[in-house]
Amino acid sequence: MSGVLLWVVGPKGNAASLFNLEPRTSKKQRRPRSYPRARVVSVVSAISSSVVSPSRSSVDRVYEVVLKQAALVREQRREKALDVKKPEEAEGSTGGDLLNEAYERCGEVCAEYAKTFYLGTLLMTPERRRAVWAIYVWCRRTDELVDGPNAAHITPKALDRWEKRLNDLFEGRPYDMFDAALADAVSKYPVDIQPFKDMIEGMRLDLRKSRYMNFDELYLYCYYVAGTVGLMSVPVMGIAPESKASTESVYNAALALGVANQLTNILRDVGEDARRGRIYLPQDELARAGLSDADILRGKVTDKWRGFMKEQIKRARKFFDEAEKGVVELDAASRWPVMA
Ligand SMILES: CC(C)=CCC/C(C)=C/CC/C(C)=C/CC/C(C)=C/[C@@H]1[C@@H](COP(=O)(O)OP(=O)(O)O)[C@]1(C)CC/C=C(\C)CC/C=C(\C)CCC=C(C)C
Ligand SMILES: [Mn+2]
Repeated sequence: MSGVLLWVVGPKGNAASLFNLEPRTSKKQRRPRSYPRARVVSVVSAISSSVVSPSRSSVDRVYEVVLKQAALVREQRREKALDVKKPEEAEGSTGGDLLNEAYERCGEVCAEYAKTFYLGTLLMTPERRRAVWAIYVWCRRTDELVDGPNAAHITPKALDRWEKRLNDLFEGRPYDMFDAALADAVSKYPVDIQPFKDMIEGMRLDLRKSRYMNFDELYLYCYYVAGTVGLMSVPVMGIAPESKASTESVYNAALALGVANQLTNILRDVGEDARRGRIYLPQDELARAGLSDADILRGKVTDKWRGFMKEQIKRARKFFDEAEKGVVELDAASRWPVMA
């Protein structure tokens, strides 16, 4: 039975049983003159210049989404449509107790699976916090499709069904209470569906690809599975009303935070991933360093390996530096949670 069906089970039970998780062992479009594409290319190129810059194609694809997100926020600001309801108001209009319970359950899942993120969310305003919890849960469930105990049963078709379900919840037709929390959150904040779809695309990549030829390919993967989280989060975090930064630059910083996290994640999990048949490290960079897949599987820490890893860490740090510049542009109430 497809693993996807597991997530349509009843709303009761603890987070672990609902998710059926075991404890973890471990384009192109016209661009507005105000924000020339060259700037994005230069940001990403500068970040990655220490090794290999992502080709224009990956940068273009990701930049298109950044522009879309930024345009959506500008539109909402112009129309003064960003009328974020307080939780009490939300209760009255959307069936109160059940919705509150749904959000609480999202918080429990976040607390259980991501202690550091959870602590960060505790520093947020209550309404933002619960929206981030709902986003967290959707991301975690999406990742569990390809990494969880039922991963062996997950096919591209199952991911297509998960995407159909995503479309439904964005149109106000949630399948379960976690979806209901997210449906409510995306109705209150100007969150676009594209980054969610792109995350599913990243999971499709994980099903069919286990090697990355160069950093361009890896960058696109990192965008799909983690940069997208930054783009989902900014509309909830909010940009400071006094900020003089362009909306696009804030989205770029958020994207960088996701990419930085994912690169770090990849460096941390090299051994575990390799044992599962996945090597995310760029093959051309490994070869230039005189390293092979066999060296990774052997797990021996050599000077060659140390030298290689130092360069990888340097690149991840540059993405973190890029992200840090954007944090000060966020709404004051969201800066500490992100820094934390
Ligand atoms: C301007 C500016 C800097 C704004 C900040 C915007 C912001 C809050 C960005 C958050 C970026 C971020 C923390 C991304 C998380 C990336 C991540 C951990 C991706 C993981 C991918 C798959 O990797 P893998 O399978 O190798 O990993 P595991 O071993 O399984 O862990 C993911 C697992 C995809 C799913 C992502 C999540 C479950 C995390 C989602 C997190 C949030 C919604 C919380 C963000 C909130 C705070 C407070 C940072
Ligand atoms: Mn995972």
